[in-house]
Amino acid sequence: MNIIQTHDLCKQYGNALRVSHLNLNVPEGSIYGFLGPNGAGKSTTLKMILGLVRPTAGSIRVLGKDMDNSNRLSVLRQVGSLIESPSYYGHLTGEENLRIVQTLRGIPEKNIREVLQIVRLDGQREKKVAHYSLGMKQRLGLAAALLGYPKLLILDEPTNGLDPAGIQEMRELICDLPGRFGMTVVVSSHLLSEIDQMANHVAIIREGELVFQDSLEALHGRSRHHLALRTTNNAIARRLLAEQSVPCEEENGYLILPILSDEVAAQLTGFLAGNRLGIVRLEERQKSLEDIFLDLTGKAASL
Ligand SMILES: Nc1ncnc2c1ncn2[C@@H]1O[C@H](COP(=O)(O)OP(=O)(O)OP(=O)(O)O)[C@@H](O)[C@H]1O
Repeated sequence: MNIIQTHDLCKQYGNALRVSHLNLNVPEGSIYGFLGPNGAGKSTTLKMILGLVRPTAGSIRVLGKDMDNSNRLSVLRQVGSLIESPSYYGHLTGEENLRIVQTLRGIPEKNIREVLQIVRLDGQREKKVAHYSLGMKQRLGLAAALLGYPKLLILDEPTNGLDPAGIQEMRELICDLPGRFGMTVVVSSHLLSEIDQMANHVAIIREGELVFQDSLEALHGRSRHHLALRTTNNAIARRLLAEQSVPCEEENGYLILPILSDEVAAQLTGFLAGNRLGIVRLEERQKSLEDIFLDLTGKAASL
């Protein structure tokens, strides 16, 4: 089952379509990485799912229900979120801040201690939040999102601004959630490396459009090895290869072929040479995940 399903979801600001016909499918129990360069439309999309921004067009289903006026509040009761930097009362302790949320939302009191333990803030629960580090504040935000043990957790760039240790800690906490509590987690990032270490499903958006959505494994699959061939006349070589039923695409002056056995590669090069084509280069290559991200989004992976 898909915990989130959007259909042709759009958001227009002024004349610009910032989110364009998005069809997202978030499988139950997954950590779904929502990846895209800055300004691609990630926050806008997550806010639409959470009912904080009204879509221009399209529909959203969350936990099997349409997000319309009659269902929205009951669905959102089962959803936790951390969008932008969380706000706190600095003069209150971490525990007191959580108590406010717990009381307002009618959540059992015992959950406060439990979530403080989950986010490893148990030892600092009596410290004023004004004295928390950025990483601790972010973990307190996660604790607040976890208070009601939601079925779905939506985290918008939860590691933004954290130091490497803070990023690592947040990542470990997120990775544990589906296994420990059966949660589905949607986590956005502009960093491919981060999603690569956390998610098992990935969606990539570019200028509001979905350019990839599948398992992380499938994304890695795109980085498999291939052969790059350059000849004295690629156009003729391509035609000759097609006649031999060898698929290839042209990219930056090279013909890109699937990996071939040594025997087949020798036969093919002999065949091309027999047709008066010079083999200038024949190389084995592998695309990195960064290359794939760049191909898909036109932006470097760490923007
Ligand atoms: N309230 C708004 N009014 C007008 N334009 C907006 C508004 N909110 C967002 N935008 C524009 O929509 C586009 C997408 O913004 P969004 O914040 O969703 O991107 P993002 O992928 O989350 O990027 P970032 O990581 O920088 O937050 C941007 O061009 C942004 O300027």
